[in-house]
Amino acid sequence: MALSKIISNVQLICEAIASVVNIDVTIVDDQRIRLAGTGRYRESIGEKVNENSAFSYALRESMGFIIENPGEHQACLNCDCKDKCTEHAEVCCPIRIDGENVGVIGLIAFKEDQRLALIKNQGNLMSFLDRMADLIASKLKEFESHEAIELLAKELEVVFESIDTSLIACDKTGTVLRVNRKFKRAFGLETIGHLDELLYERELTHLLRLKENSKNHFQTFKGGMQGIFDVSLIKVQHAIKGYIITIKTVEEVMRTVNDMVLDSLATGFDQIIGESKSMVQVKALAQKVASSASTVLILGESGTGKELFARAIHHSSQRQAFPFVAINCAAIPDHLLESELFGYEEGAFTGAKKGGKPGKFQLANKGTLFLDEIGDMPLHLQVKLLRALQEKRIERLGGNGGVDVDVRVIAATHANLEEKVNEGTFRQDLFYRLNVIPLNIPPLRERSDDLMLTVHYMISKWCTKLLKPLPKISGAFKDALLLHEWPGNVRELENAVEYAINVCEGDRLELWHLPKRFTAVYEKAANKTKDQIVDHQLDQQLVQPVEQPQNNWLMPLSLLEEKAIHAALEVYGSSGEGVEKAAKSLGISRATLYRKMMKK
Ligand SMILES: Nc1ncnc2c1ncn2[C@@H]1O[C@H](COP(=O)(O)OP(=O)(O)OP(=O)(O)O)[C@@H](O)[C@H]1O
Repeated sequence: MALSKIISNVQLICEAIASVVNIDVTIVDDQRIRLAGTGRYRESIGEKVNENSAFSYALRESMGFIIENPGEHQACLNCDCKDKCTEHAEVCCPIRIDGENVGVIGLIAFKEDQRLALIKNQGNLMSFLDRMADLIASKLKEFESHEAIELLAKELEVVFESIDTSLIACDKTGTVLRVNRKFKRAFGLETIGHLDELLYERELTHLLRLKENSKNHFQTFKGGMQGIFDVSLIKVQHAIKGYIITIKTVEEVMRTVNDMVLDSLATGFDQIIGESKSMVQVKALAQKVASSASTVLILGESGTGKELFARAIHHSSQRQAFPFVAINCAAIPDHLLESELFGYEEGAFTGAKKGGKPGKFQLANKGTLFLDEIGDMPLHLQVKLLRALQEKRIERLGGNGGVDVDVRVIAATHANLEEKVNEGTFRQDLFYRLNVIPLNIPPLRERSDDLMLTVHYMISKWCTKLLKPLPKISGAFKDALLLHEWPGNVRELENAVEYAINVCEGDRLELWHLPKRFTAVYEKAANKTKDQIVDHQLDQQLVQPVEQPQNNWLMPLSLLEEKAIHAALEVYGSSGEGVEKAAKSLGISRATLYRKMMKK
């Protein structure tokens, strides 16, 4: 401990001692720096005293003593001034804190009468100096504990201010002692005087009666903000002295969830596979409208990637840092859909959760709300949805007064909404409100060019997920996929690939690695091909046309097509490779050739 920290106190005490004993007094610290002095020592304050002086001896031996005959005392033996010492007598008294020497008080007699007085009163003097040394030590201790408290207070303030959660510190009656910067920003308040400015009476009474720390209170605060708060009790010797309240607003909770969960689902347009003309066009349009605030209506069959598009739009928009919240209107019973969408207040209905619950609109605040299967939304909710879209304000069930929300809505459906409008099951005004930017996602069967591209993408995705090496693809495996109609679109394709990767043990995906429904169609097609070739050959041998047309090419187009197909299959055969070559020679895709063969 550094005595120099209380240098002004040390000088005052030094002068007080001198005035009592009427002898020059000096005080040095444990580094032998003179910190205080009276008389002739005043001028050398700040200087270092002789290394082998009596002060060093006192520090080393850790005891007080009196030198009656300078030069002869043990403490003088190594002193550099031993032979030219002008002192008549000296008293040294170490200053100790917790057994450690932090300095020495020295009294020096420069006259004989002072020396005699010292010797005469040495008993009293030594106990007086001991008390003075204790006084200096307690001053230093007090200073240091004050310094430690100040440091602790500063540390707490830094923690309090830098923590990314709203904090309120209050006493046991709820009087607010301080709030942190985050609270001021989140609640738009400079401070509050009492918790009753934030909490309704019931919650406040509950809080002030808590006997233990309590967590996760969902709350609607006065002023309409909603959040989750924890209460930590400040106890001193078992008595509650106050509370620390930590609050996360609903938006902050959602952002955290978003960062932790949804970011892993962040979708870019590059993750939407498809290079066919229709897909390129719809992707380009979606990209173009991503940054706009307008409502988007995504139309397409089940599994075509409507949600994927919605996510990609969200992640390409300025809202990407905020939540993307999806809700499937068809999957939630009608009576629950309203509270899911708009939330409810405590006590809004039997079974309502304590503290109420925020709705998806609120959870998506500043972000995007994806309303899947919008065509299945009941009419009475369509009215409420339209109002929310127009007024940017929602009303919670059982609530009085609305809550402002800033949400971009992307709706999707596989249904024909215009038909539903005509039937009267979908509101026309809502349809127009949603249909600002329509995006039509083409089904997979209309994108035969994209099929194998998507298959390869899914194979690599599932091999990575299942930690398997990338396999090759057999011709029959490929043909079976090409033959399929894909009513479930990309979702069905992904499931088929996932199945195949799971069951495949070798390095090649074979026909039998696909689910049964694929193999059955393939085998039917393959048998038909063989029969057709045989039939055609028989036709050639046995059947002579009754009437030969003048021109060999003049015949029904369907027959011409059939002949061309037969000819190609005859040349190349009906194996997987043969069909591939036949299709190429006919200028059509393999899938189209198979389909035509199946129709015959
Ligand atoms: N073009 C695509 N590229 C890559 N993956 C796709 C594509 N389209 C769909 N998928 C995948 O197919 C699955 C179904 O997609 P998604 O849920 O977006 O379809 P949906 O049209 O919203 O379906 P539903 O109508 O049943 O809600 C998802 O796993 C998605 O990643």
